[in-house]
Amino acid sequence: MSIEMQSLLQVEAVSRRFGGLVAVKDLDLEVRPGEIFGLIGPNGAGKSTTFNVISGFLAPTSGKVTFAGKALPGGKAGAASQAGLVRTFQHGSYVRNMSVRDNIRLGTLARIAPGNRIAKVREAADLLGLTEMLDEIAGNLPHGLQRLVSIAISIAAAPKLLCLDEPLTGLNETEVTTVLRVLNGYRESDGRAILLVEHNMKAVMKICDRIHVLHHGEFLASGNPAEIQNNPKVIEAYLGQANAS
Ligand SMILES: Nc1ncnc2c1ncn2[C@@H]1O[C@H](COP(=O)(O)OP(=O)(O)OP(=O)(O)O)[C@@H](O)[C@H]1O
Repeated sequence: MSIEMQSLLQVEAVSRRFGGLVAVKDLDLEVRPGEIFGLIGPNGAGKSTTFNVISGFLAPTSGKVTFAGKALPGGKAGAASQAGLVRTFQHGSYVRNMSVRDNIRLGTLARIAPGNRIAKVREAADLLGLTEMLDEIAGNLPHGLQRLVSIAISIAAAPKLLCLDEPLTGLNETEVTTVLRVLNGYRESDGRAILLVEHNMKAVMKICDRIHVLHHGEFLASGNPAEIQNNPKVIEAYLGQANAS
């Protein structure tokens, strides 16, 4: 494996300010091909801001993001998604008044050749158990299924790095199990990787290979799930409250 491909995503000394507030400070992290990488921390820790910078929805105030060996231009979401870095949003990423099929098809537009799009839509719907609902209007589905539609859209884009912002919020146990199975299967093919921001600690500890903890916009700890769960600093700053809720 070449040196560049040892890390699929590299975040180096990234900071992001909003006026006087430093939302993310001097952050370094890397995501390697084939892994599920968790980014966790209390509310306001800077996870979404980090996500927005990585996916090009926000320019960093300083620092650099490299994806698949190339520096990404800050604040250019189109460049990131064209390169294969695809994200979802905390409150769902789908069009309410379009069918599930047309929503998933949107995911294919940037990176899938026109002749392969129908098959890709079917494949993503099948993975997430949405095949029976392809003709339903997405906004009419129960909340849990709407979240699955958002994930299907992002998977239909065939990303090299799938960035999921709180994908499990509001899902029931069966739906959580479905999503975890899909994510595990996804990263097992072609060195794809997943960057996961999530407050469901049981799921994070079950599925992530490595976890990075943020607190007040700064690095607090990193390690595998067992290391993170037993880290006194992480327990004090986050896991104590996360486990209690
Ligand atoms: N567009 C913005 N303008 C001003 N301040 C912002 C903006 N976006 C985020 N912030 C602030 O930056 C800090 C980090 O917020 P961020 O949303 O990144 O945290 P988070 O870890 O994702 O939190 P949560 O778990 O609640 O989603 C917070 O203090 C937040 O109020």
